Amino acid sequence: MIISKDLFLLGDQDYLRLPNKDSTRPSMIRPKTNQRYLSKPILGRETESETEPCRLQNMLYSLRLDSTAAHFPCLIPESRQMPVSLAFRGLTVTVGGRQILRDIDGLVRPGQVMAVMGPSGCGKTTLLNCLSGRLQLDSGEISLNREALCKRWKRKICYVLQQDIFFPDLTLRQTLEYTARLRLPDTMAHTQKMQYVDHIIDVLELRSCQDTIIGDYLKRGLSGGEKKRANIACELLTNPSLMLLDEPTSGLDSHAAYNLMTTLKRYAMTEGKAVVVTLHQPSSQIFHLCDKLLLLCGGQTAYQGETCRVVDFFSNIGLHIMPHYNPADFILEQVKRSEEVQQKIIAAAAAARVSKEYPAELQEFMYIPEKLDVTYSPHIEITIEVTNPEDLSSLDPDVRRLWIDTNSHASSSSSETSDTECYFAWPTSFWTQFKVLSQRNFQEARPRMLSKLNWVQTIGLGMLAGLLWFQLERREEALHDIQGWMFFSTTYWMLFAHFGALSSFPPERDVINKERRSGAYRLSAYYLAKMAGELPLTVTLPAIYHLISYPMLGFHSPVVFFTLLAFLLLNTIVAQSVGFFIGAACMDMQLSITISALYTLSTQLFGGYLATNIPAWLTWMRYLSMVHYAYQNMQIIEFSKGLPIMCSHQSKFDECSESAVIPPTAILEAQGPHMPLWINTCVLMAFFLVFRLLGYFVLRYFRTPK
Ligand SMILES: Nc1ncnc2c1ncn2[C@@H]1O[C@H](COP(=O)(O)OP(=O)(O)OP(=O)(O)O)[C@@H](O)[C@H]1O
Repeated sequence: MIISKDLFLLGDQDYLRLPNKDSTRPSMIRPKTNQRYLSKPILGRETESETEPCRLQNMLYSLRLDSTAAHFPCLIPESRQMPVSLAFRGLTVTVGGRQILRDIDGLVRPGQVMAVMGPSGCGKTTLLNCLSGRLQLDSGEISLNREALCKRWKRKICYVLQQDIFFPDLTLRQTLEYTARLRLPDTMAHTQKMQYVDHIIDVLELRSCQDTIIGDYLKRGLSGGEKKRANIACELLTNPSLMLLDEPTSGLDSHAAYNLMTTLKRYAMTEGKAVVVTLHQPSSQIFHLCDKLLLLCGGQTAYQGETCRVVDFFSNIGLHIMPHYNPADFILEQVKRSEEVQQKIIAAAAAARVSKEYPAELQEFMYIPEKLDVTYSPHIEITIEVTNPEDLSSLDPDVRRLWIDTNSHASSSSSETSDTECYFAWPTSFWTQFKVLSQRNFQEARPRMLSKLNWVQTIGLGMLAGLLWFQLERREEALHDIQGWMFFSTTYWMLFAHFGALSSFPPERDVINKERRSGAYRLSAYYLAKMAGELPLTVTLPAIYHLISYPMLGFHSPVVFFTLLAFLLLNTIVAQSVGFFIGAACMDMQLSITISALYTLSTQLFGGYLATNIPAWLTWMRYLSMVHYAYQNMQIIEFSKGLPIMCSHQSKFDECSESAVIPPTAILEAQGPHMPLWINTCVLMAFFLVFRLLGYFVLRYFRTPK
């Protein structure tokens, strides 16, 4: 019955929809070397334990995939990764005091797709979190090619999350290009990387929307399905060894979902990769595309094995499927039935673990030849001696496969693991990372920092300030107004830069964490690139404001104009550093806003303009105020290099009894203790360095992505 059902499904012409782009594909990525995978598709697939229906079904699916015209892109040979086999055994996980997963096993061989299914809340995402190394296990083992999951492996795993995390203002093409430039090796030429991006765009059918911005809830951009495919495209670009996808088909229509799964299946086959996907309610077409199935029920295994055998498994325990019924729907309905039925299924799954057909890799005690180096496989016990590989023919099929798998791994990866068990190398040099990240930062931040509204605000306030303090006379009566403009300018740009940095970092943090987790670049490269990339954007608006407002006050000399501008900009950059530090340190936005408001407002209070008679026990506070230093420096420049300030008839300055002009020092002294220009400048620079370093250390040591 199942075979005829599959044959019926195979007749669906939807399977043949992928386009033929081979003739236009650059030779570098033409997948002719992969034809052997297609004709003999899946490594380790032809297992002795495959039943006849499974074998027939797999063969037909392979033929069908082979007959489709498009092929999955293969990377240039030097960046091809070795086939990966994922095995996990006895995974038990407790989160928040509650056991979420209990004793979960699974095995995915190269070229296979495993579906993880089960009712909502059964632990599918938790399982993927474990497999990606993000969640601590209570007990159990995860191995890739029989090597424990270590940092090097973690960075070869791509994890496509349910949420699509991107910079919303970049277009899809820009996003993919930056990913390729960051994560494909320096040995690949730029044109090759771009050709590869082109090809991925074609394979995932994203060409029509490649110049659309990703978008977010404020700006319309890619549709949900396009975003999902963009997410997968970014991960595919990196040529991962193992792909974990959390509900990649949710939100897609049935045709798009099927196309996506076909692409993943082809990817697994042609590249010899292992793919694990969680699926909610797959169509029968999608269900049968998956080689392996792990069915969860309340965090326990309800079935683990070949997809094509799940219906037999259920009928063996008296749960029979109706003719022409979607097996995916059927098994989900069974695991949602009464507690009694659930226990029956779980018990049957547990019994299957001790059967002969259960994969050798997942059994507690396995027999493997002594000649193998299994130091990285702690749970393997050696009890059989094999000196001649031909003797293997007499062994159990699973043992023989284990010998072949392990031996091929030992030979293919020995060079990689000989030096250190967990060696990890960055895909690109520090300089490449810095250059690409600076460009990306600039491109991503420009629409946000130089938005139309920000231009309107800057020009509007520049004009308003200029009109309010228009052509001020250089007399003592106007002194307070001149100081007012300086104080307003420094505090306004301090607040603008501080809160700009504070609000922009939390969304950016998600993207950075995602990329850091996958080992795309060094934190130091990102950090320096962020400063360099955003610098021109940070200084543009204060410079425009100064250009508008200061001449309206009464322009004196280019030297004064540019020196005042320099201190205004320095103050702005310092404020941005403080904002970035608080944004990086606080995960709670409300908390970071409260701390920022407290700091920036007290900085204003102690800046030297609003309060000049500060109580003695509070004077130390002014030394923490960045505005205090910038405001003082602006006064020193304005009053010493600009035109002198004439005394009034009834001057409050004693110096005016001997002179017609007020000395600059007298103006500063009237506001309390003051320091020379160079000390103020050094303190501002120290502020900048300290907060930038603090921001780096927070990200490096306290906010590391889990
Ligand atoms: N940090 C946590 N603290 C407490 N409980 C958690 C935590 N994370 C997950 N859980 C619980 O673990 C269970 C499994 O969650 P998980 O997200 O893995 O389920 P799921 O099968 O992926 O669900 P869905 O299909 O709805 O996405 C849920 O009951 C969830 O409430």
